[in-house]
Amino acid sequence: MNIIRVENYEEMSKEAAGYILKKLRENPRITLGLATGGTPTGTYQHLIEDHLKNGTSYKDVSTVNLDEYIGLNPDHPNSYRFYMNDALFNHIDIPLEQTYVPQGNAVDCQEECERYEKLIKNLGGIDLQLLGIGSNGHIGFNEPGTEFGSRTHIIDLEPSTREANARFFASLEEVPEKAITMGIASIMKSREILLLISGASKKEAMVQLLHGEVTEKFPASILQLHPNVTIIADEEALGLEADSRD
Ligand SMILES: N[C@@H]1[C@@H](O)[C@H](O)[C@@H](COP(=O)(O)O)O[C@@H]1O
Repeated sequence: MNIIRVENYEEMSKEAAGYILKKLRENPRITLGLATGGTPTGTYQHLIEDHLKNGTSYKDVSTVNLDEYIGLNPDHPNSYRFYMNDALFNHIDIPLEQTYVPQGNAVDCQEECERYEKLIKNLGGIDLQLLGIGSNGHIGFNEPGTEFGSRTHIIDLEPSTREANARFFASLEEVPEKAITMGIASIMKSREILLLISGASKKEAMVQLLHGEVTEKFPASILQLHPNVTIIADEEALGLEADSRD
């Protein structure tokens, strides 16, 4: 795994946007796997700024998101579809029909999982998958214990994940209990992975990710086996903030 060390969240976001833009220049028809949560919002902000300033076009780009809450309509402000439109898609020139997020309001969510997995395949797979990481090592919404061989599936969210995400909702009770997420195997099939990690609350996760054993108890540990992973980590996440003050 290639690690790029940066000072803070802002530097991480700038570096990540630069990384994505470089790949986009190399392949204007790139299929990007995208993530939600607090971590990538700064990156998306930089992509928007670049689009407005330099006119970088996303007309031929396709995107597939990692996950979506079950039970929220796409226009619900806490749905990941809403998040993506609001944080990125509405501000760049990507046709919305080339952006894919699992449908959490599908009548049959099991069928939706199968449709989504096929869709990724029909797009020719993911060229570059952007990832954040949960404190418990989840990637997408693949909670500890998820099989490494899993494809897009329905997951029961851990209480700790619901608590961590409650900050985006009016109350903890409103955080859905289930989600649809790309599986670990779906993520691992991406040709390249860019993982962003920032802040002291992710320090333990960082240690396990880099030095822990590869185990389903810590889903992100599987990334040690992927041939093309880049991690952009800030000093707090790396536990280096004390050194930098010396
Ligand atoms: N499903 C998302 C993940 O894709 C994200 O990477 C992670 C960390 O979130 P944050 O970036 O807000 O710390 O948890 C969320 O629940």
